[in-house]
Amino acid sequence: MRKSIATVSVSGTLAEKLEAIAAAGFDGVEIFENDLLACPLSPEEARARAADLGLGIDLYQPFRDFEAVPAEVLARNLRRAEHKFRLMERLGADLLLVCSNVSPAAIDDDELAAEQLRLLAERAAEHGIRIAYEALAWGRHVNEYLHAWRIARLADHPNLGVCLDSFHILSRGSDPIGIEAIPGEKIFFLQLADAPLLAMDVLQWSRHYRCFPGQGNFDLAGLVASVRRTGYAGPLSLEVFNDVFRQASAERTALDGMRSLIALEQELDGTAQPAVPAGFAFAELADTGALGGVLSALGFARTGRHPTKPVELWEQGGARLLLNATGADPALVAIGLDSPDPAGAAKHAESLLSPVLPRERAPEEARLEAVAAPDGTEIFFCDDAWLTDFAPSGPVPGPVTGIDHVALTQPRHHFDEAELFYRSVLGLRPQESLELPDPYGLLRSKAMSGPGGAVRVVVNIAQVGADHLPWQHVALACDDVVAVARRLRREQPGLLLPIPGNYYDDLEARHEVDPELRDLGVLYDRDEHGEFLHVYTVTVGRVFFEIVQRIGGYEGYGAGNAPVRLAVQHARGH
Ligand SMILES: O=C(O)c1ccc(O)c(O)c1
Ligand SMILES: [Mg+2]
Repeated sequence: MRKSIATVSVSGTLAEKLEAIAAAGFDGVEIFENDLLACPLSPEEARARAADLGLGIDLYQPFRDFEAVPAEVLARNLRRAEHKFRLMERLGADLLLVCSNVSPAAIDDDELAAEQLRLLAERAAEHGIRIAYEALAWGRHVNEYLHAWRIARLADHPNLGVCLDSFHILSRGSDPIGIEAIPGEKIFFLQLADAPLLAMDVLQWSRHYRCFPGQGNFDLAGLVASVRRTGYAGPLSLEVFNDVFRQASAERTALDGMRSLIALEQELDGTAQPAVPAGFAFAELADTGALGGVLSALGFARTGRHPTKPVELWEQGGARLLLNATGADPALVAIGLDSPDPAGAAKHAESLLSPVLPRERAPEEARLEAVAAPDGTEIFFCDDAWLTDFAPSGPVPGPVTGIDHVALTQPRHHFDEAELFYRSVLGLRPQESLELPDPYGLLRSKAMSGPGGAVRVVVNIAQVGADHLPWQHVALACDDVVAVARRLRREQPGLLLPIPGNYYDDLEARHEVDPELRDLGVLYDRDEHGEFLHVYTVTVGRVFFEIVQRIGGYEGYGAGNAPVRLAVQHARGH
Protein backbone atom coordinates (compact mmCIF):
# COMPACT_ATOMS: atom_id res chain seq x y z
CA MET A 1 0.00 0.00 0.00
CA ARG A 2 1.04 3.61 -0.48
CA LYS A 3 3.01 4.88 2.51
CA SER A 4 2.68 8.36 3.92
CA ILE A 5 3.54 10.24 7.06
CA ALA A 6 2.29 13.44 8.69
CA THR A 7 4.93 16.15 8.87
CA VAL A 8 4.17 16.53 12.59
CA SER A 9 5.80 13.13 13.16
CA VAL A 10 9.38 14.25 12.55
CA SER A 11 11.64 17.05 13.70
CA GLY A 12 12.76 20.13 11.79
CA THR A 13 11.50 22.80 9.42
CA LEU A 14 9.05 21.82 6.71
CA ALA A 15 11.88 21.65 4.17
CA GLU A 16 13.96 19.43 6.45
CA LYS A 17 11.00 17.21 7.19
CA LEU A 18 10.24 16.71 3.49
CA GLU A 19 13.89 15.83 2.79
CA ALA A 20 14.01 13.25 5.57
CA ILE A 21 10.63 11.77 4.65
CA ALA A 22 11.62 11.42 1.01
CA ALA A 23 14.99 9.92 1.92
CA ALA A 24 13.21 7.25 3.96
CA GLY A 25 11.25 6.22 0.87
CA PHE A 26 7.73 7.48 1.64
CA ASP A 27 5.33 8.10 -1.22
CA GLY A 28 3.48 11.01 0.32
CA VAL A 29 2.95 13.36 3.24
CA GLU A 30 0.18 14.86 5.28
CA ILE A 31 1.06 18.53 5.64
CA PHE A 32 0.35 19.56 9.19
CA GLU A 33 -0.84 23.15 9.08
CA ASN A 34 1.58 24.52 11.69
CA ASP A 35 4.50 23.28 9.65
CA LEU A 36 3.33 25.33 6.69
CA LEU A 37 2.39 28.45 8.67
CA ALA A 38 5.88 28.74 10.10
CA CYS A 39 7.58 28.02 6.78
CA PRO A 40 9.17 30.67 4.56
CA LEU A 41 8.28 28.66 1.44
CA SER A 42 5.13 29.75 -0.38
CA PRO A 43 2.54 26.99 -0.92
CA GLU A 44 3.66 26.78 -4.56
CA GLU A 45 7.29 26.40 -3.47
CA ALA A 46 6.40 23.77 -0.87
CA ARG A 47 4.44 21.90 -3.54
CA ALA A 48 7.40 22.06 -5.93
CA ARG A 49 9.80 20.96 -3.20
CA ALA A 50 7.65 17.93 -2.40
CA ALA A 51 7.26 17.10 -6.09
CA ASP A 52 11.04 17.36 -6.67
CA LEU A 53 11.51 14.90 -3.83
CA GLY A 54 8.96 12.54 -5.33
CA LEU A 55 6.41 13.12 -2.56
CA GLY A 56 2.70 13.58 -3.10
CA ILE A 57 0.77 15.83 -0.72
CA ASP A 58 -1.88 13.33 0.28
CA LEU A 59 -3.71 15.43 2.85
CA TYR A 60 -3.80 18.85 4.47
CA GLN A 61 -4.73 19.05 8.16
CA PRO A 62 -6.28 19.81 10.55
CA PHE A 63 -9.39 21.91 9.99
CA ARG A 64 -10.95 22.31 13.42
CA ASP A 65 -14.28 23.02 15.10
CA PHE A 66 -16.34 23.27 11.94
CA GLU A 67 -19.54 21.29 12.38
CA ALA A 68 -22.66 21.41 14.57
CA VAL A 69 -22.43 25.14 15.26
CA PRO A 70 -24.95 28.01 15.40
CA ALA A 71 -25.72 29.72 12.07
CA GLU A 72 -23.53 32.79 12.64
CA VAL A 73 -20.53 30.59 13.48
CA LEU A 74 -21.21 28.48 10.40
CA ALA A 75 -20.87 31.52 8.13
CA ARG A 76 -17.47 32.30 9.69
CA ASN A 77 -16.40 28.67 9.42
CA LEU A 78 -17.32 28.48 5.75
CA ARG A 79 -15.32 31.62 5.09
CA ARG A 80 -12.37 30.05 6.90
CA ALA A 81 -12.81 26.91 4.80
CA GLU A 82 -12.78 28.89 1.52
CA HIS A 83 -9.37 30.27 2.49
CA LYS A 84 -8.08 26.78 3.13
CA PHE A 85 -9.49 25.46 -0.14
CA ARG A 86 -7.62 28.17 -2.05
CA LEU A 87 -4.47 27.39 -0.10
CA MET A 88 -4.86 23.71 -0.90
CA GLU A 89 -5.21 24.47 -4.59
CA ARG A 90 -1.89 26.31 -4.44
CA LEU A 91 -0.39 23.41 -2.52
CA GLY A 92 -1.78 20.80 -4.89
CA ALA A 93 -3.59 18.94 -2.07
CA ASP A 94 -7.12 17.66 -2.66
CA LEU A 95 -8.00 16.07 0.69
CA LEU A 96 -8.74 18.09 3.84
CA LEU A 97 -8.94 16.48 7.26
CA VAL A 98 -11.74 17.90 9.42
CA CYS A 99 -11.52 16.92 13.10
CA SER A 100 -14.68 16.54 15.12
CA ASN A 101 -15.60 19.70 16.98
CA VAL A 102 -14.06 20.03 20.47
CA SER A 103 -15.58 23.42 21.28
CA PRO A 104 -17.98 23.70 24.23
CA ALA A 105 -20.17 25.71 21.82
CA ALA A 106 -20.70 22.66 19.60
CA ILE A 107 -24.30 21.43 19.51
CA ASP A 108 -25.16 17.80 20.18
CA ASP A 109 -27.18 17.28 17.03
CA ASP A 110 -26.12 14.76 14.38
CA GLU A 111 -28.53 16.10 11.78
CA LEU A 112 -27.13 19.59 12.16
CA ALA A 113 -23.56 18.25 11.97
CA ALA A 114 -24.44 16.27 8.82
CA GLU A 115 -26.19 19.21 7.19
CA GLN A 116 -23.24 21.53 7.79
CA LEU A 117 -20.65 18.96 6.69
CA ARG A 118 -22.69 18.43 3.54
CA LEU A 119 -22.51 22.16 2.87
CA LEU A 120 -18.76 22.04 3.42
CA ALA A 121 -18.43 19.09 1.03
CA GLU A 122 -20.43 20.96 -1.64
CA ARG A 123 -18.12 23.95 -1.36
CA ALA A 124 -15.06 21.68 -1.36
CA ALA A 125 -16.32 19.94 -4.50
CA GLU A 126 -16.24 23.25 -6.36
CA HIS A 127 -12.46 23.19 -5.80
CA GLY A 128 -12.07 19.50 -6.55
CA ILE A 129 -11.42 18.90 -2.85
CA ARG A 130 -12.71 16.09 -0.62
CA ILE A 131 -13.33 16.17 3.13
CA ALA A 132 -12.18 13.41 5.51
CA TYR A 133 -14.07 13.68 8.80
CA GLU A 134 -12.17 12.32 11.83
CA ALA A 135 -13.56 11.62 15.30
CA LEU A 136 -11.03 12.92 17.82
CA ALA A 137 -11.07 10.77 20.96
CA TRP A 138 -11.81 13.94 22.94
CA GLY A 139 -14.35 15.43 20.51
CA ARG A 140 -17.14 17.34 22.29
CA HIS A 141 -19.99 15.18 20.99
CA VAL A 142 -18.37 13.06 18.28
CA ASN A 143 -15.53 10.97 19.65
CA GLU A 144 -16.19 7.49 18.23
CA TYR A 145 -15.33 6.55 14.67
CA LEU A 146 -18.70 4.94 14.04
CA HIS A 147 -20.41 8.13 15.16
CA ALA A 148 -18.35 10.12 12.62
CA TRP A 149 -19.33 7.55 9.99
CA ARG A 150 -23.06 7.81 10.87
CA ILE A 151 -22.87 11.58 10.39
CA ALA A 152 -20.96 11.26 7.10
CA ARG A 153 -23.54 8.72 5.86
CA LEU A 154 -26.36 11.03 6.85
CA ALA A 155 -24.69 13.92 4.99
CA ASP A 156 -24.48 11.67 1.95
CA HIS A 157 -22.15 13.65 -0.32
CA PRO A 158 -19.56 12.06 -2.62
CA ASN A 159 -16.93 14.53 -1.41
CA LEU A 160 -17.42 13.62 2.25
CA GLY A 161 -15.94 10.52 3.85
CA VAL A 162 -14.19 9.58 7.08
CA CYS A 163 -10.60 9.57 8.25
CA LEU A 164 -9.82 6.66 10.57
CA ASP A 165 -7.05 7.20 13.10
CA SER A 166 -5.93 4.10 15.00
CA PHE A 167 -5.06 6.12 18.08
CA HIS A 168 -8.53 7.64 18.48
CA ILE A 169 -10.14 4.26 17.93
CA LEU A 170 -7.93 2.09 20.13
CA SER A 171 -7.27 4.61 22.92
CA ARG A 172 -10.99 4.60 23.70
CA GLY A 173 -11.15 0.84 23.61
CA SER A 174 -13.49 0.85 20.59
CA ASP A 175 -13.66 -2.40 18.67
CA PRO A 176 -12.13 -1.91 15.21
CA ILE A 177 -14.30 -4.70 13.80
CA GLY A 178 -16.99 -2.03 13.23
CA ILE A 179 -14.77 -0.57 10.50
CA GLU A 180 -15.83 -3.45 8.28
CA ALA A 181 -19.33 -1.93 8.11
CA ILE A 182 -17.96 1.18 6.36
CA PRO A 183 -17.68 0.94 2.56
CA GLY A 184 -13.99 1.20 1.61
CA GLU A 185 -14.61 4.08 -0.78
CA LYS A 186 -16.03 6.14 2.10
CA ILE A 187 -12.83 5.73 4.09
CA PHE A 188 -10.91 8.63 2.62
CA PHE A 189 -7.80 8.27 4.78
CA LEU A 190 -6.16 6.02 7.36
CA GLN A 191 -3.80 7.37 10.01
CA LEU A 192 -1.72 4.99 12.08
CA ALA A 193 -0.18 5.47 15.48
CA ASP A 194 0.62 3.03 18.25
CA ALA A 195 0.96 4.01 21.91
CA PRO A 196 2.07 2.52 25.21
CA LEU A 197 -0.81 1.79 27.57
CA LEU A 198 -0.89 4.71 29.98
CA ALA A 199 -3.59 5.63 32.46
CA MET A 200 -3.94 9.28 31.56
CA ASP A 201 -6.09 11.90 29.90
CA VAL A 202 -6.54 10.83 26.29
CA LEU A 203 -5.61 14.22 24.80
CA GLN A 204 -2.29 14.35 26.67
CA TRP A 205 -1.67 10.71 25.79
CA SER A 206 -2.27 11.45 22.11
CA ARG A 207 -0.26 14.66 21.91
CA HIS A 208 2.87 13.36 23.67
CA TYR A 209 3.10 9.57 23.67
CA ARG A 210 2.06 8.24 20.31
CA CYS A 211 4.65 6.06 18.63
CA PHE A 212 5.11 4.05 15.46
CA PRO A 213 3.30 0.75 14.94
CA GLY A 214 5.13 -2.01 16.81
CA GLN A 215 6.51 0.35 19.46
CA GLY A 216 3.47 0.38 21.72
CA ASN A 217 0.68 -1.88 22.89
CA PHE A 218 -2.09 -1.45 20.32
CA ASP A 219 -3.05 -4.15 17.84
CA LEU A 220 -2.42 -2.18 14.68
CA ALA A 221 -2.30 -5.24 12.44
CA GLY A 222 -5.81 -6.24 13.54
CA LEU A 223 -7.14 -2.76 12.83
CA VAL A 224 -5.50 -2.47 9.43
CA ALA A 225 -6.74 -5.96 8.52
CA SER A 226 -10.29 -4.71 9.14
CA VAL A 227 -9.65 -1.60 7.05
CA ARG A 228 -8.26 -3.70 4.20
CA ARG A 229 -11.36 -5.90 4.22
CA THR A 230 -13.45 -2.82 3.34
CA GLY A 231 -11.50 -2.45 0.10
CA TYR A 232 -9.83 0.78 1.26
CA ALA A 233 -7.22 1.68 -1.33
CA GLY A 234 -5.66 4.82 0.17
CA PRO A 235 -2.37 5.19 1.99
CA LEU A 236 -1.18 3.89 5.31
CA SER A 237 -0.18 7.16 6.90
CA LEU A 238 1.76 7.58 10.14
CA GLU A 239 0.55 10.39 12.36
CA VAL A 240 2.63 10.47 15.48
CA PHE A 241 2.77 13.22 18.08
CA ASN A 242 5.74 12.32 20.25
CA ASP A 243 7.87 14.59 22.42
CA VAL A 244 11.02 12.59 21.76
CA PHE A 245 10.56 12.30 17.99
CA ARG A 246 10.13 16.07 17.83
CA GLN A 247 13.69 16.44 19.07
CA ALA A 248 15.41 13.49 17.43
CA SER A 249 17.08 13.27 14.04
CA ALA A 250 14.41 13.62 11.34
CA GLU A 251 16.25 11.19 9.05
CA ARG A 252 16.43 8.52 11.70
CA THR A 253 12.82 8.97 12.82
CA ALA A 254 11.50 8.89 9.26
CA LEU A 255 13.49 5.73 8.53
CA ASP A 256 12.14 4.10 11.67
CA GLY A 257 8.61 5.08 10.62
CA MET A 258 9.18 3.40 7.27
CA ARG A 259 10.54 0.33 9.07
CA SER A 260 7.37 0.18 11.18
CA LEU A 261 5.15 0.20 8.09
CA ILE A 262 7.22 -2.47 6.36
CA ALA A 263 7.00 -4.65 9.48
CA LEU A 264 3.25 -4.04 9.68
CA GLU A 265 2.73 -5.00 6.05
CA GLN A 266 4.84 -8.12 6.49
CA GLU A 267 2.72 -9.09 9.48
CA LEU A 268 -0.50 -8.49 7.54
CA ASP A 269 0.70 -10.36 4.47
CA GLY A 270 2.09 -13.25 6.51
CA THR A 271 5.53 -12.63 5.00
CA ALA A 272 7.27 -11.65 8.23
CA GLN A 273 10.06 -14.12 8.85
CA PRO A 274 11.68 -12.90 12.02
CA ALA A 275 15.03 -14.49 12.69
CA VAL A 276 13.86 -15.98 15.98
CA PRO A 277 17.10 -17.10 17.63
CA ALA A 278 17.45 -20.48 19.30
CA GLY A 279 19.91 -19.12 21.86
CA PHE A 280 23.02 -17.05 22.38
CA ALA A 281 26.01 -18.29 20.39
CA PHE A 282 28.31 -15.77 22.10
CA ALA A 283 28.72 -12.31 23.52
CA GLU A 284 31.71 -10.32 22.32
CA LEU A 285 33.46 -7.77 24.49
CA ALA A 286 36.01 -5.18 23.53
CA ASP A 287 38.97 -5.57 25.86
CA THR A 288 42.19 -3.94 26.89
CA GLY A 289 43.42 -7.07 28.64
CA ALA A 290 41.43 -6.43 31.82
CA LEU A 291 38.66 -8.95 31.27
CA GLY A 292 40.65 -12.21 31.09
CA GLY A 293 41.33 -12.06 34.83
CA VAL A 294 37.68 -11.47 35.61
CA LEU A 295 36.60 -14.38 33.45
CA SER A 296 39.20 -16.71 34.97
CA ALA A 297 37.94 -15.81 38.43
CA LEU A 298 34.40 -16.60 37.29
CA GLY A 299 35.58 -20.07 36.19
CA PHE A 300 35.99 -19.46 32.46
CA ALA A 301 39.00 -20.72 30.53
CA ARG A 302 40.45 -19.53 27.27
CA THR A 303 39.78 -22.32 24.80
CA GLY A 304 40.66 -20.82 21.45
CA ARG A 305 41.93 -17.93 19.38
CA HIS A 306 40.80 -16.53 16.09
CA PRO A 307 43.33 -17.35 13.35
CA THR A 308 43.62 -13.81 12.02
CA LYS A 309 41.95 -11.41 14.45
CA PRO A 310 42.99 -10.48 18.01
CA VAL A 311 39.99 -12.33 19.39
CA GLU A 312 40.01 -15.00 22.10
CA LEU A 313 37.29 -17.51 22.89
CA TRP A 314 36.53 -18.07 26.57
CA GLU A 315 34.16 -20.79 27.67
CA GLN A 316 32.39 -22.31 30.61
CA GLY A 317 29.55 -24.79 30.25
CA GLY A 318 27.47 -23.50 27.34
CA ALA A 319 28.57 -19.89 27.81
CA ARG A 320 30.92 -18.52 25.17
CA LEU A 321 32.49 -15.11 25.40
CA LEU A 322 34.78 -13.48 22.87
CA LEU A 323 37.38 -10.99 24.05
CA ASN A 324 38.41 -8.69 21.24
CA ALA A 325 41.62 -6.79 21.91
CA THR A 326 40.48 -3.66 20.13
CA GLY A 327 42.25 -1.47 22.66
CA ALA A 328 38.92 0.20 23.42
CA ASP A 329 37.58 0.29 26.97
CA PRO A 330 35.83 -2.95 27.93
CA ALA A 331 32.31 -2.90 26.53
CA LEU A 332 29.80 -5.27 25.02
CA VAL A 333 30.19 -4.82 21.27
CA ALA A 334 28.45 -7.79 19.67
CA ILE A 335 26.15 -10.68 20.34
CA GLY A 336 25.99 -13.86 18.35
CA LEU A 337 22.62 -15.57 18.00
CA ASP A 338 22.09 -19.20 17.09
CA SER A 339 20.07 -18.98 13.90
CA PRO A 340 18.72 -21.87 11.88
CA ASP A 341 19.15 -19.80 8.69
CA PRO A 342 21.76 -17.04 9.08
CA ALA A 343 21.49 -15.79 5.49
CA GLY A 344 17.68 -15.67 5.72
CA ALA A 345 17.93 -13.87 9.05
CA ALA A 346 20.19 -11.21 7.58
CA LYS A 347 17.90 -10.85 4.59
CA HIS A 348 14.90 -10.35 6.85
CA ALA A 349 16.81 -7.74 8.87
CA GLU A 350 17.77 -5.99 5.66
CA SER A 351 14.15 -5.96 4.49
CA LEU A 352 13.48 -4.00 7.69
CA LEU A 353 16.19 -1.47 6.81
CA SER A 354 18.70 -2.68 9.40
CA PRO A 355 22.24 -1.77 8.39
CA VAL A 356 23.94 -4.97 7.25
CA LEU A 357 27.58 -4.97 8.31
CA PRO A 358 30.34 -5.75 5.87
CA ARG A 359 32.56 -8.63 6.97
CA GLU A 360 36.14 -8.81 5.91
CA ARG A 361 37.13 -12.41 5.95
CA ALA A 362 39.97 -14.65 4.98
CA PRO A 363 38.94 -17.41 2.57
CA GLU A 364 39.00 -20.16 5.21
CA GLU A 365 36.94 -18.29 7.80
CA ALA A 366 33.31 -18.82 8.49
CA ARG A 367 31.09 -16.30 6.84
CA LEU A 368 29.11 -14.41 9.44
CA GLU A 369 26.00 -12.43 8.74
CA ALA A 370 25.69 -9.35 10.91
CA VAL A 371 23.48 -6.29 11.29
CA ALA A 372 23.76 -3.30 13.58
CA ALA A 373 21.24 -2.90 16.40
CA PRO A 374 20.03 0.66 17.04
CA ASP A 375 22.68 1.19 19.73
CA GLY A 376 25.44 0.06 17.37
CA THR A 377 25.82 -3.39 18.94
CA GLU A 378 26.60 -5.88 16.20
CA ILE A 379 24.15 -8.76 15.95
CA PHE A 380 25.62 -11.87 14.34
CA PHE A 381 23.43 -14.63 12.97
CA CYS A 382 25.36 -17.85 13.48
CA ASP A 383 25.21 -21.49 12.67
CA ASP A 384 27.89 -23.75 14.17
CA ALA A 385 30.55 -22.86 11.61
CA TRP A 386 31.81 -19.79 13.48
CA LEU A 387 33.16 -21.90 16.32
CA THR A 388 35.50 -23.94 14.13
CA ASP A 389 37.52 -20.79 13.34
CA PHE A 390 38.61 -20.78 16.98
CA ALA A 391 39.57 -24.47 17.07
CA PRO A 392 38.32 -24.74 20.66
CA SER A 393 40.30 -27.02 22.93
CA GLY A 394 37.30 -28.69 24.57
CA PRO A 395 34.57 -28.21 27.13
CA VAL A 396 35.12 -26.30 30.36
CA PRO A 397 32.93 -27.70 33.11
CA GLY A 398 31.60 -25.35 35.77
CA PRO A 399 28.44 -24.03 37.38
CA VAL A 400 27.87 -21.51 34.57
CA THR A 401 25.68 -23.07 31.92
CA GLY A 402 25.12 -20.33 29.35
CA ILE A 403 24.22 -16.71 28.72
CA ASP A 404 20.92 -15.83 30.44
CA HIS A 405 20.56 -12.31 29.06
CA VAL A 406 22.43 -9.28 27.87
CA ALA A 407 21.55 -5.75 28.94
CA LEU A 408 22.19 -3.07 26.35
CA THR A 409 21.92 0.66 26.75
CA GLN A 410 20.24 3.22 24.55
CA PRO A 411 20.02 6.94 24.60
CA ARG A 412 16.48 8.08 25.38
CA HIS A 413 15.65 8.93 21.78
CA HIS A 414 16.51 5.45 20.48
CA PHE A 415 14.42 3.47 22.95
CA ASP A 416 11.34 3.06 20.74
CA GLU A 417 13.51 2.25 17.75
CA ALA A 418 15.21 -0.49 19.78
CA GLU A 419 11.89 -2.01 20.77
CA LEU A 420 10.74 -2.15 17.15
CA PHE A 421 14.09 -3.63 16.10
CA TYR A 422 14.03 -6.48 18.62
CA ARG A 423 10.37 -7.19 17.94
CA SER A 424 10.39 -7.10 14.16
CA VAL A 425 13.91 -8.25 13.29
CA LEU A 426 14.41 -10.91 15.98
CA GLY A 427 10.80 -11.72 16.82
CA LEU A 428 11.36 -11.03 20.54
CA ARG A 429 8.34 -10.08 22.63
CA PRO A 430 8.37 -7.25 25.15
CA GLN A 431 8.11 -8.29 28.77
CA GLU A 432 8.00 -5.98 31.75
CA SER A 433 8.65 -2.27 31.23
CA LEU A 434 10.09 -0.73 34.36
CA GLU A 435 11.30 2.50 35.81
CA LEU A 436 14.03 1.88 38.35
CA PRO A 437 15.05 4.61 40.74
CA ASP A 438 18.73 5.22 41.17
CA PRO A 439 20.25 7.93 43.36
CA TYR A 440 20.40 10.43 40.49
CA GLY A 441 17.35 9.65 38.41
CA LEU A 442 15.32 6.92 36.85
CA LEU A 443 16.52 4.09 34.68
CA ARG A 444 13.90 2.95 32.19
CA SER A 445 14.21 -0.67 31.30
CA LYS A 446 12.36 -3.07 29.08
CA ALA A 447 13.04 -6.78 28.78
CA MET A 448 12.40 -8.55 25.48
CA SER A 449 12.52 -12.29 25.12
CA GLY A 450 12.22 -15.04 22.57
CA PRO A 451 10.20 -18.25 22.84
CA GLY A 452 10.99 -20.20 26.01
CA GLY A 453 13.39 -17.48 27.16
CA ALA A 454 16.07 -18.85 24.78
CA VAL A 455 17.22 -15.30 24.15
CA ARG A 456 16.60 -12.40 26.49
CA VAL A 457 17.67 -8.83 25.84
CA VAL A 458 17.17 -6.03 28.32
CA VAL A 459 17.06 -2.56 26.81
CA ASN A 460 17.96 0.22 29.26
CA ILE A 461 17.97 3.96 28.86
CA ALA A 462 19.71 6.54 30.94
CA GLN A 463 17.76 9.07 32.90
CA VAL A 464 17.32 12.38 31.11
CA GLY A 465 20.37 14.54 31.64
CA ALA A 466 22.71 11.69 32.53
CA ASP A 467 26.16 12.45 31.23
CA HIS A 468 26.89 8.81 30.57
CA LEU A 469 25.00 5.81 29.34
CA PRO A 470 24.23 3.23 31.99
CA TRP A 471 26.48 0.24 32.18
CA GLN A 472 25.94 -2.77 29.99
CA HIS A 473 26.08 -6.25 31.31
CA VAL A 474 26.20 -9.91 30.43
CA ALA A 475 24.18 -12.15 32.74
CA LEU A 476 25.45 -15.71 32.99
CA ALA A 477 23.06 -18.53 33.79
CA CYS A 478 24.30 -20.78 36.56
CA ASP A 479 22.95 -23.71 38.54
CA ASP A 480 24.59 -22.78 41.86
CA VAL A 481 25.12 -19.07 42.52
CA VAL A 482 25.81 -19.67 46.20
CA ALA A 483 28.75 -21.95 45.33
CA VAL A 484 30.14 -19.37 42.90
CA ALA A 485 29.77 -16.60 45.47
CA ARG A 486 31.43 -18.69 48.19
CA ARG A 487 34.44 -19.33 45.99
CA LEU A 488 34.75 -15.74 44.85
CA ARG A 489 34.42 -14.32 48.38
CA ARG A 490 37.25 -16.64 49.36
CA GLU A 491 39.53 -16.19 46.36
CA GLN A 492 38.70 -12.79 44.87
CA PRO A 493 36.76 -10.85 47.49
CA GLY A 494 37.00 -7.58 45.55
CA LEU A 495 35.33 -8.92 42.43
CA LEU A 496 31.73 -9.06 43.64
CA LEU A 497 29.75 -5.91 44.24
CA PRO A 498 29.23 -5.39 48.00
CA ILE A 499 25.55 -5.24 48.97
CA PRO A 500 24.47 -3.04 51.92
CA GLY A 501 23.20 -4.69 55.13
CA ASN A 502 20.00 -2.63 54.89
CA TYR A 503 19.08 -4.63 51.81
CA TYR A 504 19.20 -7.87 53.83
CA ASP A 505 17.30 -6.37 56.78
CA ASP A 506 14.46 -5.67 54.35
CA LEU A 507 14.83 -8.96 52.45
CA GLU A 508 14.70 -10.98 55.68
CA ALA A 509 11.57 -9.09 56.71
CA ARG A 510 9.88 -10.08 53.46
CA HIS A 511 11.12 -13.62 52.98
CA GLU A 512 12.62 -16.43 54.98
CA VAL A 513 15.97 -16.64 53.25
CA ASP A 514 19.20 -18.39 54.12
CA PRO A 515 21.28 -16.00 56.28
CA GLU A 516 24.30 -16.97 54.18
CA LEU A 517 22.94 -14.77 51.36
CA ARG A 518 23.83 -11.73 53.50
CA ASP A 519 27.37 -12.96 54.15
CA LEU A 520 27.95 -13.69 50.50
CA GLY A 521 26.19 -10.63 49.06
CA VAL A 522 23.79 -12.78 47.02
CA LEU A 523 20.58 -10.99 46.02
CA TYR A 524 17.18 -12.68 45.99
CA ASP A 525 13.83 -12.31 44.29
CA ARG A 526 10.79 -14.45 43.69
CA ASP A 527 7.70 -14.36 41.51
CA GLU A 528 4.64 -16.56 41.18
CA HIS A 529 6.68 -19.10 39.21
CA GLY A 530 9.87 -19.46 41.20
CA GLU A 531 12.93 -17.92 42.78
CA PHE A 532 15.95 -15.98 41.60
CA LEU A 533 19.43 -15.71 43.09
CA HIS A 534 22.03 -13.40 41.63
CA VAL A 535 25.32 -11.58 42.17
CA TYR A 536 27.04 -8.78 40.27
CA THR A 537 30.70 -8.24 39.59
CA VAL A 538 32.26 -4.81 39.81
CA THR A 539 32.28 -2.85 36.56
CA VAL A 540 35.24 -2.94 34.19
CA GLY A 541 35.13 -0.18 31.59
CA ARG A 542 31.46 -0.02 30.59
CA VAL A 543 30.58 -3.57 31.43
CA PHE A 544 29.93 -5.86 34.36
CA PHE A 545 28.80 -9.45 34.74
CA GLU A 546 25.85 -10.83 36.59
CA ILE A 547 25.55 -14.46 37.59
CA VAL A 548 21.97 -15.61 37.90
CA GLN A 549 20.19 -18.74 38.98
CA ARG A 550 16.56 -19.26 38.01
CA ILE A 551 14.78 -21.73 40.25
CA GLY A 552 11.46 -23.08 39.04
CA GLY A 553 9.97 -20.99 36.29
CA TYR A 554 11.07 -17.54 37.52
CA GLU A 555 10.60 -15.19 34.56
CA GLY A 556 11.95 -11.86 35.78
CA TYR A 557 15.31 -10.19 36.11
CA GLY A 558 15.50 -9.29 39.79
CA ALA A 559 14.43 -5.78 38.84
CA GLY A 560 13.45 -4.97 42.41
CA ASN A 561 17.12 -5.35 43.34
CA ALA A 562 18.45 -3.17 40.55
CA PRO A 563 18.06 0.12 42.49
CA VAL A 564 20.35 -1.28 45.22
CA ARG A 565 22.89 -2.27 42.60
CA LEU A 566 22.69 1.13 40.90
CA ALA A 567 23.22 2.93 44.20
CA VAL A 568 26.29 0.81 45.02
CA GLN A 569 27.68 1.29 41.51
CA HIS A 570 27.19 5.06 41.71
CA ALA A 571 28.82 5.21 45.15
CA ARG A 572 31.84 3.37 43.76
CA GLY A 573 31.97 5.60 40.69
CA HIS A 574 31.19 2.67 38.45
O1 LIG B 1 -4.28 16.45 18.51
C1 LIG B 1 -4.93 16.95 17.60
O2 LIG B 1 -5.45 18.04 17.68
C2 LIG B 1 -5.09 16.18 16.34
C3 LIG B 1 -5.17 16.83 15.12
C4 LIG B 1 -5.31 16.11 13.96
C5 LIG B 1 -5.38 14.73 14.00
O3 LIG B 1 -5.50 13.98 12.91
C6 LIG B 1 -5.29 14.10 15.23
O4 LIG B 1 -5.36 12.75 15.23
C7 LIG B 1 -5.15 14.79 16.38
MG1 LIG C 1 -5.44 11.87 13.35
